[in-house]
Amino acid sequence: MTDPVTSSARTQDDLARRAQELDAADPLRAYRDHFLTPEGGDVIAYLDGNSLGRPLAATAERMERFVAEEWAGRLIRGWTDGWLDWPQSVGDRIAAAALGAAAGQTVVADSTTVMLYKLARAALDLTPGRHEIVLDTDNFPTDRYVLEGIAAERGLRLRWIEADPAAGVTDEQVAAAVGPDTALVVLSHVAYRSGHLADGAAITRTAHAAGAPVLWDLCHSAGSVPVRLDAWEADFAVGCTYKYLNGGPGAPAFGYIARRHQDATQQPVWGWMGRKDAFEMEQGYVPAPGVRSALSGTPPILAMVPLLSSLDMLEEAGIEAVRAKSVQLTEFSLELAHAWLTEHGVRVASPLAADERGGHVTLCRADFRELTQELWKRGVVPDFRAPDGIRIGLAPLSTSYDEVYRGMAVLADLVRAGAKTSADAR
Ligand SMILES: Cc1ncc(COP(=O)(O)O)c(C=O)c1O
Ligand SMILES: Nc1c(O)cccc1C(=O)C[C@H](N)C(=O)O
Repeated sequence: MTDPVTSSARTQDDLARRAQELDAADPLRAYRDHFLTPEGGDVIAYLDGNSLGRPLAATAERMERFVAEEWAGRLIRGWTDGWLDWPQSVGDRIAAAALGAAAGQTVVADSTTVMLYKLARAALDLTPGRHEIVLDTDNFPTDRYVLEGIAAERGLRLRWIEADPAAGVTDEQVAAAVGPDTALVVLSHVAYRSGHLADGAAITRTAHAAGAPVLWDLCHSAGSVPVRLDAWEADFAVGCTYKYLNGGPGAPAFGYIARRHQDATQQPVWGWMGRKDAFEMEQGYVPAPGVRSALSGTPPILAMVPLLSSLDMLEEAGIEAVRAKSVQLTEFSLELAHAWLTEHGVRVASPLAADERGGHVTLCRADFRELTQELWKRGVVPDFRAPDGIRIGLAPLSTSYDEVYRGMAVLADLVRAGAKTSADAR
């Protein structure tokens, strides 16, 4: 009979070795050194790059240079030197590096929430006389709330797809929900909870067959999973830049309006920066041509500075290489979960098939809320999503396989101790 202690120790050694082998073979490993990690910091495993990406050392330097040279040096002249174009130029770089979108369709501005509101309202211009917005019950709260608000404001109904929180929304579910009264479909490409990766091309086709546009929320895709907005013939998209795009806390959102919809739709927040010839300051709102009319007020220039460095890195690394590592990282975390956790009542709430999974993995057990506090105290930092899920967010450019191993080993220790405590209490 196999001695369980020796056998589990061997598994432990094998898995530690595998982590080291995977790191040694990782073509992106050099990028980890580009990130800023505080000297004497307490984090032994950062597993939340899908909530807030780490900062780059180049960002710290660039911010300092920007303040000293461009802000202090150029002062108001900075706007005409180039800042006024940043929403579009940075948008075009995100589009090319991460979204599969040609130039002239993406801007950076606002928060995701505000951009979602503006583009959802604009999208409704395409389907006058239709009354239903299709969305799913497990979309991120802000998406659900913004659409509730729009429905109330415009006298529309919400048609909810009942999503299984452990899986995502399928093309079949969308096909069953859309029809001649569908005004708009709003879905996340990667589900924030389970990490399920929706079939963007198929769902967009299905909505179009019913005559409805789709607005994709790309928060958990951008910079992790290649998106092909132009190839899908997507209509609208929004996403944030503080996760896999390493823009920093509160970094602005991006918004995409397909070129073919730009003249036919108008977002509702008519500020001067979205007007034609903003500095003419004339009477009456006339939208700027193209995607610029998605802007409202002064662009968040300072908050875009970090994106210049992270886009340099993503452009060099390439989104396909990022995705290849992302798949291996999630596979490895699942391998660890199956080796150490599932026998202790931990449930994997993410798809097992790599092509149905984005960049994070969610593991559930009833005591995971308390256990997350303990993990954070020990320097292992995933996040917790109610009611019982720990999300292991794996940012390919900053995360090593050994980091995943170390973090999940601490989780396994706590899970075993927790399982023992609850068994003792029975
Ligand atoms: C899918 C999704 N949509 C929207 C948001 C957030 O919107 P905001 O950047 O406005 O907070 C998040 C995360 O915060 C998200 O995961
Ligand atoms: N946007 C966040 C924030 O302002 C504070 C804390 C977390 C976040 C997040 O990004 C949450 C994240 N979008 C999620 O998927 O849960």
